[in-house]
Amino acid sequence: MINHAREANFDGLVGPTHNYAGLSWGNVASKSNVSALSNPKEAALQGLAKMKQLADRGYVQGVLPPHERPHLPTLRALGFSGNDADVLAQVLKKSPELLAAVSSAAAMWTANAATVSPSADTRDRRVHFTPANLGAKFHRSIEHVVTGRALKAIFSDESHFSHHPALPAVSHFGDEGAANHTRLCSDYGAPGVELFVYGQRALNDKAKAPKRFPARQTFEASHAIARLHNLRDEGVVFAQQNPAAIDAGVFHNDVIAVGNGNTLFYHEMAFLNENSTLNDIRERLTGCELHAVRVSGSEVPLADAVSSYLFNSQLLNTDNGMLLAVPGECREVASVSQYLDKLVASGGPITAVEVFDVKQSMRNGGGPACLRLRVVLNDEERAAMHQGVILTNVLYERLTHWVEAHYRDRLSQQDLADPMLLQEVQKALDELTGILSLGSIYDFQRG
Ligand SMILES: NCCC[C@H](NC(=O)CCC(=O)O)C(=O)O
Repeated sequence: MINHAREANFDGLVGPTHNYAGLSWGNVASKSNVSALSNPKEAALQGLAKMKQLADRGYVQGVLPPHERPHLPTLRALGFSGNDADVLAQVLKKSPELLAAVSSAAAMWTANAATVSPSADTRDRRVHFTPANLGAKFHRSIEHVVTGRALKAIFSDESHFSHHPALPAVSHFGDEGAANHTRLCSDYGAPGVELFVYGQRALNDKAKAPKRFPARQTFEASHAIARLHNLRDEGVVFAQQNPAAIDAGVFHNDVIAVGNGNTLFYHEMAFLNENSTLNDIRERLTGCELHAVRVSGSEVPLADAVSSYLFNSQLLNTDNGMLLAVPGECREVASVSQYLDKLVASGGPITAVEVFDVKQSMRNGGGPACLRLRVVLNDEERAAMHQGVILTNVLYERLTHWVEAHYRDRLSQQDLADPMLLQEVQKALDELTGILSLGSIYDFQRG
């Protein structure tokens, strides 16, 4: 029997310390905007506007809270001591890079928050969640604790939801969450095929790997998640990302491919073994034929795909096809803009394109798809989850006022050491957990 299921998108609310610190080697945008002044208020409002537009179109839209930054408990664990102002002053003097790392608002990119398997795919018929350890980058490796708390607070009913701890935090099990995980299916409530894309094998040094930039997701991590989530062998496909793409700046698979329903929209450079990846999916997909929408390098050169973030788009069902929600930069790159017009006119599964302005996030390498975590839920599961994070008109208004009241409109690297900033963040986040009725998820609230 097919449950009536829908896809809910949980966007990360951009945090009050959103800044450009050049922390992500391999992520071209992050490195090229290092030390630029950021505007956290504008960033958060851009994110909220995207959520609101999609909620208004009838999509189930949720919100995941930002994390506490700068994260003083991390600095104390690394030997800094004294009161909060002392700690901030010392770290600014001794290691400004470390201060930047513990101040990043990177938890906003919730496509990296966790991997989620819908109940239709799992043997125990529960929705499974594993927060990503994000071990490839120090600034992101501290996210999974609060991510896990937030997910448990939202999906607390154990009869429907199963939570796993993040994988071991060593490079062999580097896991970047849903950015390297795509689900294909005939219907959201029917068993689907979960496609896990990894960058390299950690325990086999003869296997192909990128040469210039790091592969953040390992084969070993992807397999561990599939085991933990109790997925059927006939419901999973593992594919290696093309190392040449990683070396060209494609640090996650969601920078070069996106899937929804029976459709996989991807660049020809996405997979190391394109044909076997597609065949593996076709063999396992039931109830429909795979619709592979392949973009060639002659239509859109790889460098244009990376600079425009064409594939970091949300692919969403509509009444008569699919909508591709693209970042504004796609209309600024000629090859991509022309391709999009052709795509919509082609009579294929993607029937509409809509542009979203998420420039503040884009400058750190995060497009519309990076900003959301997809959670497929059936009616019962949707009713069982915490309702306070679902974006209604009222919640949108409250969050907009909250951002207006608490966020700065410019932030430099120096500002990160301002003890007032830490106080502003704590006050704002304390109020936020009240607005979202999430309980005490932050360290500063737990004493
Ligand atoms: N899915 C998009 C993730 C982008 C994220 N960028 C960053 O962390 C850049 C932060 C900075 O450089 O300030 C990353 O690379 O993981």
